[in-house]
Amino acid sequence: MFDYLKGSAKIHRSEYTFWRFKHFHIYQVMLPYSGFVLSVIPIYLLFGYFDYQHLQEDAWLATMTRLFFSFLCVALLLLLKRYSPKHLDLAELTLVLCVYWSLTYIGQMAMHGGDFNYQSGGILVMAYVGALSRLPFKASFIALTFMAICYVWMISPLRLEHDFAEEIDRLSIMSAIYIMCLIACLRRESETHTSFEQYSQIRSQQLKLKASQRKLSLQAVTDPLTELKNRLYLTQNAALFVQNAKQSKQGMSLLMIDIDNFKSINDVYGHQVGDNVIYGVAQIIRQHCGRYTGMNIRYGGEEFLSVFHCFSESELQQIAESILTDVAKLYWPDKNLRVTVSIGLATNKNQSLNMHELINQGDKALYLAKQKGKNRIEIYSDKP
Ligand SMILES: Nc1nc2c(ncn2[C@@H]2O[C@H](COP(=O)(O)OP(=O)(O)OP(=O)(O)O)[C@@H](O)[C@H]2O)c(=O)[nH]1
Repeated sequence: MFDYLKGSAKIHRSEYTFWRFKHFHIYQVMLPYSGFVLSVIPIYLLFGYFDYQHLQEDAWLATMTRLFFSFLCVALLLLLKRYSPKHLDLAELTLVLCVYWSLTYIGQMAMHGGDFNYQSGGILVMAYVGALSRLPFKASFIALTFMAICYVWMISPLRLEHDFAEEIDRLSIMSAIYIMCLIACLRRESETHTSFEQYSQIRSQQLKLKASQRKLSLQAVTDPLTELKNRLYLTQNAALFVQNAKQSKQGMSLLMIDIDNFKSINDVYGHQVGDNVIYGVAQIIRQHCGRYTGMNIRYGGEEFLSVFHCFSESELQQIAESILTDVAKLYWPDKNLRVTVSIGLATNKNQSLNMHELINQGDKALYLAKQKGKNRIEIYSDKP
């Protein structure tokens, strides 16, 4: 069963690579050069000058044929380039087939008029497919084989009748050109595959680099113990936070939370237990404030800060009380240890404070809570 799954994963991967290659071929190889394809058309039209020398009174029919196919191919190419670039190879293939068929038709007209020397430029179309076009190999093969069949079907019998030996010579040259063009197309296809592989490697390295950059910049602003944001995050985002508060006319408010008597927890139970306490308190802060703000900061060793946009003093007090209650429920039975926190609360009612001043006010309120006996909430007031 696992082999079957592995097999199906392989098929999916190869299908995926196929479509990625096709996408690369269209957007990186064909589309940037699609303008060059149009350059074939003026050359095709200019060759109409020779029609008048070789066809005399039938030349108007050749001109009409050239004009008709030019219009058709340019319209198709421009339309597909704009609305469906993934079909550009189809447009170029159609152009090559139409141009070659019309040239064969014109050459045939000349021969019916007794002129067997008029090449009408068909061989140039073969050279174009072999040397200049960026069609995938399959399309190039179809184009070149179509040209070979057209020649053998429409031109060769008339020339064989006229001059057998010369036409055999010509056929051998045509066959050599056909094979050389096919080899050139095959080489082009393999070069495209090589550039696709290089492109894919660079792309995947770019993606990996971006992902590790994202991870590193997240790590730089995250406290590893509590997974809350750190002071660097606060410094980097304070200005934007204040600006948003001003723009939305919501004001700002803040809770400053400090674990009580933390030094003695460290001294009595050791730093590992101290770390567990910090982690436990941080999770309660995240639980109560995380859904309202992304600004939950480990501000110092056992000091935390949560900054909000949209709370009134009484709403914020409710949140602070629930933090106080939940911290009091924390218990480490093996150490018979319970902890408490003190919370300072400040609100920027008049919307004129900056982050620095608001933190100062929170700090003062926290200091008051500590002075008044800890395990309590104090609200900043500018009255003495
Ligand atoms: N385990 C641990 N301790 C830390 C960490 N960061 C700071 N501390 C300790 O936290 C203690 C803070 O002590 P104080 O600032 O005196 O505060 P306190 O003992 O809580 O006193 P009050 O704030 O007045 O209740 C110091 O002993 C620091 O060494 C940490 O990441 N882990």
